[in-house]
Amino acid sequence: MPADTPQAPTVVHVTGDHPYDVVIGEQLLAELPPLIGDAAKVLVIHPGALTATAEAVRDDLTTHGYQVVLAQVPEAEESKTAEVASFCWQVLGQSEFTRTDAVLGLGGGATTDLAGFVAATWLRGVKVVHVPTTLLAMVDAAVGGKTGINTPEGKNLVGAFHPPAGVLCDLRTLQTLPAHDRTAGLAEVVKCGFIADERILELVETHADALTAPELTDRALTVLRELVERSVQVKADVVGKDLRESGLREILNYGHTFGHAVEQVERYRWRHGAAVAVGMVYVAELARLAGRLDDDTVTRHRDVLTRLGLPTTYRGDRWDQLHTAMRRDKKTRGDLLRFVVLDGTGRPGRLEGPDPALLAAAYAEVSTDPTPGIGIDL
Ligand SMILES: NC(=O)c1ccc[n+]([C@@H]2O[C@H](COP(=O)([O-])OP(=O)(O)OC[C@H]3O[C@@H](n4cnc5c(N)ncnc54)[C@H](O)[C@@H]3O)[C@@H](O)[C@H]2O)c1
Ligand SMILES: O=C(O)C(=O)C[C@@H](O)[C@H](O)[C@H](O)COP(=O)(O)O
Ligand SMILES: [Zn+2]
Repeated sequence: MPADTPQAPTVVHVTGDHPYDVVIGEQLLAELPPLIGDAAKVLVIHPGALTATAEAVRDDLTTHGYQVVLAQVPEAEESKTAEVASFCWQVLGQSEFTRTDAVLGLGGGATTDLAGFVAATWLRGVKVVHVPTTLLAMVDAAVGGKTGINTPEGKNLVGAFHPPAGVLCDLRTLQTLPAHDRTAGLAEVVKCGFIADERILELVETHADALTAPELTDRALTVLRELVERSVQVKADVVGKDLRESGLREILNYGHTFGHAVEQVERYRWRHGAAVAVGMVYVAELARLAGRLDDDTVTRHRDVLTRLGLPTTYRGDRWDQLHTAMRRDKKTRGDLLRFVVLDGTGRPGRLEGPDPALLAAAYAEVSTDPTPGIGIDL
């Protein structure tokens, strides 16, 4: 086999009412037409950073007879707004997309969240295919059919469950991804390790330096491939059983109650993965203080995330804002704050309505200023 012949792709099947495959490999462009199927038109939603790739996709799909429209949207979280969704609806309307046409989300998780939401809402739902180009979008955002945009009041407050027809994870696209975005994606990988697959943690702990090095070596790519395969399998096992988050799916939200609050308080200047990293340490501390999690597992959270260069602390003077944001978390029921906690590695559970003093004490544990910040009433 010639040296540059890519290894055969791995396929992870997602079950449920709308089953689909997540294909993980290299040079996967040829896999797109069968996924798009008999749509006549395809709207490719992409950020500026992926313009060249979007044009290559357009040229390829055009040779297969599709009419392709490109919609360039802002980078990162700036794209997850009602205004940008409205811009996409305008393009779809002006290009006369019908129910047999399709949307393609090409980019990171922000882009696939937006594209999925646009597809879910256009004519009450058209086909969407995702081509994630960040590690985070490959292991998490593009899989599972959770779509959404932010509102001024909070993160992902508007959205829909709309599974894709397929997901193509072309690992070579990660070569242009800045190292800090690769690191942010590793936070969700670590999350999968703590909630379901300890082998993921062992791989990350062993290869932390290669995984976070400025240049993505072939060795790192090999490890990344296994991490993507394992993380996608964790997610597929969950969303295949509980698409609409009526119970089990909540475990994928590990670290997100505090993490989303940090993102909002920081006005989305923190990457999602970085916020989830400190969110996992927060909730590990919360579980420890509630007598649910042992010291060693909490220490393991700090150690693995620190080795990756992810944050494990947050400023100590934002409690009131964080608490307000956490109350708007989608797991909240009425006044009852609910957290996904661990009773051990691979043993996720729930902590409902913890004492406010416990919440504040866990905040003090992740606070850069060890003395409780403004607004904390211990
Ligand atoms: N729906 C879900 O289940 C789910 C799961 C996890 C995260 N998310 C969401 O995903 C978002 C975060 O996604 P993200 O971490 O992928 O960041 P992102 O989408 O914000 O992308 C980060 C930056 O990288 C650029 N980029 C993307 N691919 C690139 C490439 N190959 N080369 C160079 N630049 C590239 C993007 O254009 C952007 O500027 C958040 O909004 C989060 O809420 C959703
Ligand atoms: O797929 C899920 O379910 C998740 O919770 C995965 C998370 O990593 C992701 O960030 C998701 O977008 C968060 O959802 P939300 O419902 O808390 O907004
Ligand atoms: Zn997430």
